[in-house]
Amino acid sequence: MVSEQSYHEEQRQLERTLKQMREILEYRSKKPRYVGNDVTEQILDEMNEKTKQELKRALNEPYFGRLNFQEEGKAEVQPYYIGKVGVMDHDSNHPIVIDWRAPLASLFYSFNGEEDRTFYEAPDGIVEGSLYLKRNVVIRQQQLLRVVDSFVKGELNLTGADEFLLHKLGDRKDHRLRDIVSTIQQEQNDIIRAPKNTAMIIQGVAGSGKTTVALHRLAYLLYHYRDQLKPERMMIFAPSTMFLDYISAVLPELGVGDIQQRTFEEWALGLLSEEVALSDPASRYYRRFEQPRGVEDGDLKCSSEDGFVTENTASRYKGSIAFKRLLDSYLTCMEEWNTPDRPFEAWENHALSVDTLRRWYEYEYRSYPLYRRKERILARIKRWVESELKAIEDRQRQKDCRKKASQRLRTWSKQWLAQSPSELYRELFLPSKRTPQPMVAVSRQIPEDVRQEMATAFKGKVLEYEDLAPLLYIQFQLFGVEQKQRFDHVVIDEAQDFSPFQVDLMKGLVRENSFTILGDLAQGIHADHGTVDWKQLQELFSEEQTTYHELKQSYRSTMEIIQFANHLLEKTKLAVSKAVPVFRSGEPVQWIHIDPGNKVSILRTWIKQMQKQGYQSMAIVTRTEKGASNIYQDLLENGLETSFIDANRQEYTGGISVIPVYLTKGLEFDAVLLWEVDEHYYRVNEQEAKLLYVGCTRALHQLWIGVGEQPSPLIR
Ligand SMILES: Nc1ncnc2c1ncn2[C@@H]1O[C@H](COP(=O)(O)OP(=O)(O)OP(=O)(O)O)[C@@H](O)[C@H]1O
Repeated sequence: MVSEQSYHEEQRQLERTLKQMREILEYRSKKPRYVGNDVTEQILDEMNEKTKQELKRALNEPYFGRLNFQEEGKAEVQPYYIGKVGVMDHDSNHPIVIDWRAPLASLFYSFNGEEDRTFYEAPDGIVEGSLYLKRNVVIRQQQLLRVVDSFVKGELNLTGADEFLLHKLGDRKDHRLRDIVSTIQQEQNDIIRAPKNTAMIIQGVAGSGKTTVALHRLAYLLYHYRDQLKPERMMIFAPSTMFLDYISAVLPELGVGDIQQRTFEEWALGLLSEEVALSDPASRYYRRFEQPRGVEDGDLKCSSEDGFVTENTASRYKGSIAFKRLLDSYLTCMEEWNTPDRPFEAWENHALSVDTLRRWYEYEYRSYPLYRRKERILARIKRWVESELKAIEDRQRQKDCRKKASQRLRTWSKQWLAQSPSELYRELFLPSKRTPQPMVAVSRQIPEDVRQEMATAFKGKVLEYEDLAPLLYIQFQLFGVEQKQRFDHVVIDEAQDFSPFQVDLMKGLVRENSFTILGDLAQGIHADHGTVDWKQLQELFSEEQTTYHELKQSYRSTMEIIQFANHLLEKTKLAVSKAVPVFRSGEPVQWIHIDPGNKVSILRTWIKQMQKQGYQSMAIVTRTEKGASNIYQDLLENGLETSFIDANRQEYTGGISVIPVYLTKGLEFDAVLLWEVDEHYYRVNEQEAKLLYVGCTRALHQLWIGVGEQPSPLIR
C-alpha cells in the first residue's frame, strides 16, 4: 500500500476525473439525435452515441493504473492514467484517461524496472524516456478502494505488482470469465500485442490465461488495426456453445462487439450447401470417453480394452493432411476427367473445336473452381450460339437451330461429372460403377479400416464431426469461397482438439495467415481427432508465416493444486512443460473416503462446507455422464438443487455443477470434488491421466479427491 499522502492525491484525482467525465457526458447528451439522410451526419451521430455509451461504462471504474513518464527532450514528468476506455478532454484534446491498448499503456505491462530508460512504439516511431512510477489503483462504483505501487524510480524490490495480482487471483469466481486488463502479465502482453499477420501458435499450460489472452488480443487488434479489420470478419472458434456462453462477458467488458463466436460444427453446418445429418454430441462423447472402456449403468468395466488410436483410426485419418492430399489427388483426377474431349456441334457445320473448348477449360478459366469453370464455359458456348444464330435470316431455321443447339448442349455437358460435395465424398469411400477408374485408383489408397467404417456411416446416413472439414473442403474446391466467408482474423481456442485438416481449411479463408491458435497438448483428450504435436500445425505455414510461444505460468490454481496436477502430467509421455504456479498458497489437496452407502451425505457435507467458506462455484466431477446424472438425481431427491451438465448443455449458470470430467475443459470452479478417482475409473494410461489432469486444473482454490475402495494408481 502507499502513503496516506499518495492515497489522498489519488482520491482528489479520481474526483477531478469523474467531474470531467460527467461534463463530457452531459455535453454529448445535449446533442440531439440526427434523423436526416446525410451519411456524414449519421456517422457523426453514431460516433457520439458510441462515445456516450463508453463514457457511461467507464464512469464506475475510470482507470486502474497510473504511469509517471518523462519523454526524452521534455522537461516535465507527466502522469498518465490507464483505463479500459480512453477519454479525451474535448476542449484541450488532452487525454484524461489512456486506453489500455494505446502504445504508451504497453509500458504498464512490459516495464519491469530493470532498465533505467525505457521506450514504447508509437505510430510515428519509437518514443524514449524514463518511467518514474507505476501504480495500480482499484476503483469500484466510483469509490477508490486500493492504491499499490509496483515501481517507484530509485526504490528497490517493490513487490506491489505480485501483491496486486495475488489479490486478484484470490477472488471468488462467478459463472463468467472476466477481463484481466489491470493485471495482464508481460508474457501475456507480448502475445496480445503481437503483429496481426502471423499464425501464432501458443502452447499454454492449464490456467495460463490462453482464452483470456485471446479475447484481449482481439480487442487489441481491433484498436490497433482499426482501419484494416472489421469485427464481423473476425471469428473465435470454441469447443462448445456452453463454453461460448461462459466467455461471453469478456468482449463486451472490453467494449468490443460483433465478433463472430462459434463452434466449428455450427460454422461448418451453416456453410455447407447441403443438409448433413451429424451424430449427436452426447453419443459422440459417449463413444469417445466411455464406450472404449465398456459401460454398465454408469460404471466403467475394468476388463475391456482401451480405445486405441492409430493414424488409421477413421477420425484421426480424416483429420490428417495425408487425407487432404489424397482428396486433392481425387479432385485433380476429376478435373482431368472433365477436360472436354469432343467438339460441340450446335448444328450442321457450326461447331466449336475440341482445341477451343480445351483452351477455355485448361487456360482461360483455369483460375475458377471446377463447377464455376463449367458454368462459365456453358455461358460462353451459349453466347457463341446466339452470335451464330444472328447470321441466320430465315426465322424458322433460326428457331430450329436454337432448339437443336440447346438439346445438343445438354447432351454435350453430360460428359462432366456433376455430383454434389456429399455425393462425391461418398464416392470417394464407396466408388460406384460410374466413378472413373483414375478416381477409383485414388480411393483404393484409403486404409481398409477407414473405408469400412465409412461404409457403415453412409449406410446409417449419419456422418461424424470429422467429416465436416473434408466436406467443406470439397465444396470450396468445386464452388469456391464467397468474399463474405473470408476472415480478417481467426482465434482457435482449445486448438489441440482441432485437426491439421481443420486448420488447413481455415488457412484458405483467413487473410494473411492472421491466426491466434491456442491450446494445451496435456489437455488433448480428443486424441482421436485432434493435433498431437504443434509441429503438425506449424508445417502448414512457411517459417515466416508462423511463430510459436509458450505460456508456462498458471494463474488459476493454488500452488498445491498445480503441484498435484503436475504429478499427473508425469504419467503422460507428453513432452510439454509443467505448469509453474504463481506464489499463491492455499489448502492442501484433500481426500474423502467414499463409503458406498453414504454417498449423498458425503456430498451434502462437502457442499455445505464449501458454501460456508464463501465459495460461489463448485463442481462435482465424475468419470461418466451416467455417474453425474445419478448424483444429480440423488441430490435432487434429497432437496439439493444442482446443475447437471451434459454434452447438449448450452449455458453455464455457475453454482453447484455436477459434470463428467471430459466436459469440464475450459471451465473453472472455486472448489472441485473429483468423485470416485478409483482404479476402475481412471487407469494408468495417457488418456485417463489427461482426463484427470483436466479435472484437477479446473479448481481455483480447493481440490478434493473422493476415493472408494481402490484409488487409481494415477494418484496413489
Ligand atoms: N494476468 C492475469 N491476471 C489475473 N487473472 C488471470 C491472469 N491470467 C489469467 N488469469 C485468470 O486465470 C484463469 C485461467 O484463465 P483462462 O481460462 O483464460 O486460462 P486457459 O489457459 O485458457 O485455461 P485452460 O486451458 O486450463 O482452460 C482465469 O480465471 C483468468 O481470469
